[in-house]
Amino acid sequence: MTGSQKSLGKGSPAPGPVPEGSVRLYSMRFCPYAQRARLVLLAKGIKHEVVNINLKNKPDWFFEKNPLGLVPAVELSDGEVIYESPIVCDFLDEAYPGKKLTPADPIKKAKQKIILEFFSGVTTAHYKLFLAKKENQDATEQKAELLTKLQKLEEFLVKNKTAYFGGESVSMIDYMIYPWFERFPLFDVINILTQTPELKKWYDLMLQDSAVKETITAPDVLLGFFKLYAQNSIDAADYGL
Ligand SMILES: N[C@@H](CCC(=O)N[C@@H](CS)C(=O)NCC(=O)O)C(=O)O
Repeated sequence: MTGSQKSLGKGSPAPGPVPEGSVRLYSMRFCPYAQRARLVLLAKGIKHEVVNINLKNKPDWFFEKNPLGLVPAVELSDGEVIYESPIVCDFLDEAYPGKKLTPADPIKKAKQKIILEFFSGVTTAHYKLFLAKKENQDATEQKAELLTKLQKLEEFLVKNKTAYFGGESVSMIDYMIYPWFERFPLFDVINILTQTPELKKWYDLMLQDSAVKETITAPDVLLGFFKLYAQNSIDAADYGL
């Protein structure tokens, strides 16, 4: 996605009801959790609109949609709101027709959940690296921790002997973890993938996926966002926050 996008902040009026037959995603352009939901909406071909929320200056009404005040959240035409990215993505897969992204087989489904559970450690390690870089600290330790986690993640692929985490084609788990890989180049971490060749092959395959292609943000745009975020001086108009 390129170009500036409007985002609603404090004082912005709440959008009206969601049109029948459509879904509204409350999002933020650079949020990896929201990207999970965008990937699933696109992969399944669900008709939707995206409303970006200014997370530094949230409108009061947003807490009525999601009391946690987090994106992503999806609102339906009957006013129901679902939030927390794994729950949003499972809901969309179950409630809407189109390609099923989650395996029906309970064992395969459980295995995807195991990988997702493990992956929360990768997101934590990534966040620690983000904070170290934000504070301009030496991040060698944080990078090493992330590499260890990525090597463990790669073992799932090696053990399964499959190209994707859920088998020979893209499925829910791949979409759940992909957004963080898009963010690794910010911290030179993409080079780490040379040490995890199977993970690198998976990442290169993901870059060919049509939903991924539609949601991808260029590294220089992400870097611009990161720098402004680090300085706490984000330009809401440019960065859709
Ligand atoms: N557990 C949540 C995490 C979502 C999350 O942390 N979103 C961030 C943006 S990337 C957010 O909304 N931050 C606003 C805030 O912390 O106030 C999920 O999986 O959906």
